[in-house]
Amino acid sequence: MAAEPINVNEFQELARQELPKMFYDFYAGGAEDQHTLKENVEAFRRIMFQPRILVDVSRVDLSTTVLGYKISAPIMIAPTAMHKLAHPHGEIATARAAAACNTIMILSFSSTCSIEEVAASCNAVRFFQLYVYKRRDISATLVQRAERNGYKAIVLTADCPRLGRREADIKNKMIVPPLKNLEGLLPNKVISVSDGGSNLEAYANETFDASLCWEDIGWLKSITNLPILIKGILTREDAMKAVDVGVAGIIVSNHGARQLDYTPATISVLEEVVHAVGGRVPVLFDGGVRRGTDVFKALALGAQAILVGRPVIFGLAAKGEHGVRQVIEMLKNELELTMALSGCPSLNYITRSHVKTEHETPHSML
Ligand SMILES: Cc1cc2nc3c(=O)[nH]c(=O)nc-3n(C[C@H](O)[C@H](O)[C@H](O)COP(=O)(O)O)c2cc1C
Ligand SMILES: CC(C)CC(=O)C(=O)O
Repeated sequence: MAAEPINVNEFQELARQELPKMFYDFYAGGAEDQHTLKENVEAFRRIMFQPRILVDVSRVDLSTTVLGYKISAPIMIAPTAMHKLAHPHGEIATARAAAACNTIMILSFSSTCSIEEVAASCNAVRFFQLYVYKRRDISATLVQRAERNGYKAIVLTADCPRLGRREADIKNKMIVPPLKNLEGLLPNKVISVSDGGSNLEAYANETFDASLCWEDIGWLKSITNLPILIKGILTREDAMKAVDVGVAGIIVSNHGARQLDYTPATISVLEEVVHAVGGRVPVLFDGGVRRGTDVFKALALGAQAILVGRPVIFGLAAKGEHGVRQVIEMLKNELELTMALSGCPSLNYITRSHVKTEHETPHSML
């Protein structure tokens, strides 16, 4: 029997042993040279701490709120597609783990359990992630189903006009399983379309609306009363546009390095985006978070909360719902220890001056 994992990174190897190569590669992989994939993780390692001492940390409070919803820690579950390829219980297991950890799960548009099944399975606060299809009526239907089923926000993923080139998926001729939310809405032939390479790429390029632009946020607002967050922001210019069009929050993300390779590591652009937003809306963050220290660093640079993508899937593949819980709990425990050792009894003690970025750190320390 494999040894019990003691940190989030160790779940990746367990997942690799558990999964068919095609699915492991799909989950783990990034675009093209996978430069950004490595950088998302590496860039965290170039940020150092400046801890404070002699602060009473006999109690450490990790709780926070996101869009007014109280959660146990600033660690949320990122939208990731097709959880049934990782575990037969799919997104239902993930949602139950989110509920048990008292955090928010963002359900992917491209899930293998439906909006309704996930809503019925647990009482976690849930947001719904949206891709806008060329067939706008299909996207509108899913938004309305999410709203009817108690999802609390729409997360519009805006970095996917076309799918990034994921070479492992092309080699493996990645197959798209049935996407539960689209049953009866999308002809089967679209999902099974094949150009001899990655079916995912063919599916996304066939269905996603590459003409989607800033003006369309008005359309999205017109079809829902839910708050809208935009996911995929990497620059101050886009952050300001997002605030101008009246979104409720933004998510700094490069889609886990699966879209445009050689975008910067998300942690290296977070602060620029936070400055541009100037506190007008919350800034969430994802990409490369594997340790509680990473969570702390993102908060110190201005994120309200972070989202975790791959580690959740690896936990799910290794041990189902329990594995997802372990992943979230490990990150929470590490964050709590980091806060104690940095002199921060609660999240509002964490300041910019608790970290030094690579530009502020002498080379000799790296
Ligand atoms: C296997 C996989 C599937 C994903 N599917 C989606 C998706 O359906 N919608 C979306 O907005 N982002 C999707 N993402 C991106 C994640 O939401 C998130 O931005 C990214 O995983 C964060 O990086 P991390 O994996 O290093 O934590 C996916 C990422 C992975 C790894
Ligand atoms: C169905 C996909 C386009 C899911 C996705 O966003 C991803 O694989 O990164």
